[in-house]
Amino acid sequence: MSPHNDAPSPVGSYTAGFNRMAFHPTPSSAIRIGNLTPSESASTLSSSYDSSTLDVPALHMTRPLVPGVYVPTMCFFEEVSEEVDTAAIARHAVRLARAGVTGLATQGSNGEAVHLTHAERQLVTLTTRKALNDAGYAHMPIIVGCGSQSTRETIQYCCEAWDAGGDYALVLPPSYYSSLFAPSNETVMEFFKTVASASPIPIIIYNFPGAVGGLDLSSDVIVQLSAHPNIVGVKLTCGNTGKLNRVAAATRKLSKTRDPNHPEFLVLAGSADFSIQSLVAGGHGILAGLANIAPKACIKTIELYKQGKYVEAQNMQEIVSEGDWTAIQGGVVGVKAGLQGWMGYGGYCRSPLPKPTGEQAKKWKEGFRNLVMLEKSL
Ligand SMILES: N[C@@H](CC=O)C(=O)O
Repeated sequence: MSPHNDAPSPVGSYTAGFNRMAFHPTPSSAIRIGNLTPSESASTLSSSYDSSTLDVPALHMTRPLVPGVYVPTMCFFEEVSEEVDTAAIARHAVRLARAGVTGLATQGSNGEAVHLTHAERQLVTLTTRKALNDAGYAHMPIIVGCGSQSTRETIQYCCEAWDAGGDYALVLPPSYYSSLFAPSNETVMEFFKTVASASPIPIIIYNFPGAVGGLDLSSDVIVQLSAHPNIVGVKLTCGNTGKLNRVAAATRKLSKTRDPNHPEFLVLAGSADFSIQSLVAGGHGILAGLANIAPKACIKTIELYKQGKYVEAQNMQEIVSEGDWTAIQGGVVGVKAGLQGWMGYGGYCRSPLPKPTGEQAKKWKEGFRNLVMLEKSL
């Protein structure tokens, strides 16, 4: 039963484990979207990717969400056809795992989720899962971006993410009709609770006002949602360390275990440029696109802080923040140009995102110079 009295009735059941009492939802075949199960619903909307065509051992196992550095991975495409480049996706995932990151996230903002069909999203996640497993990282969790405009489709994405081997769902609030939401945040709260109750995998709230027309979830809303047994963390791209501090403090006080290595509710900075600031505020790490370029530098910055080497940590944070400014300005186009310029792979984004001119590509590459030099030295 739920450890939280104020949580809505869950669809599943619970046993003790890390990241709350482990939530065991009703099998997705028993969840209904309208008259259909999620898989039936998926196949009426798109040709759902058939996970049985890629043999992935240990597709589903318990992969706890622990403090550390998580990377929202890029999605790669063939240059002319713009087809999903599974070989590049697999190589990139393994490069990040070997660098020592804690987990990956497919279909985050850097993963061009909005450019992918349902079936392609499953292909990307499954390819990532298989690449990690084959390289000896079967234990590494994958978070999957599942936000959508309707409750129904968001649940469907969560089910498809689980089906493709995803462990956690990163969910943005819907935003298109946000002006019609109740001023009390009722609609957005209801959305998250309904999705969490139906999702076969735990939910991480994604607060990124820049991606959802300025909709910025308050610490009160996030803390209230954290009481749901299937909501296990938050990614704060808003950059508000005061909010992060309030959420980290409140969720720590509400938790049963108080084990800093296995917090029940994981609070992650959504950009690498406030990594150590977020640790000071009680956060547990980052889920940040810059780690696609410099995973080791992101990890080392956090390690230095945790070892009490504050001056070294601050010095490294300055280089990371400078690099992140290029990533923030160039977005997914700039990060791909940086990868291509320094690592020799990355290619271009899917249309309609522009291909950078030679001049622009040079500018994005240069913006990452100091960071890449640091990365190569680690
Ligand atoms: N700046 C962010 C963008 C999305 O959240 C990141 O680093 O991932």
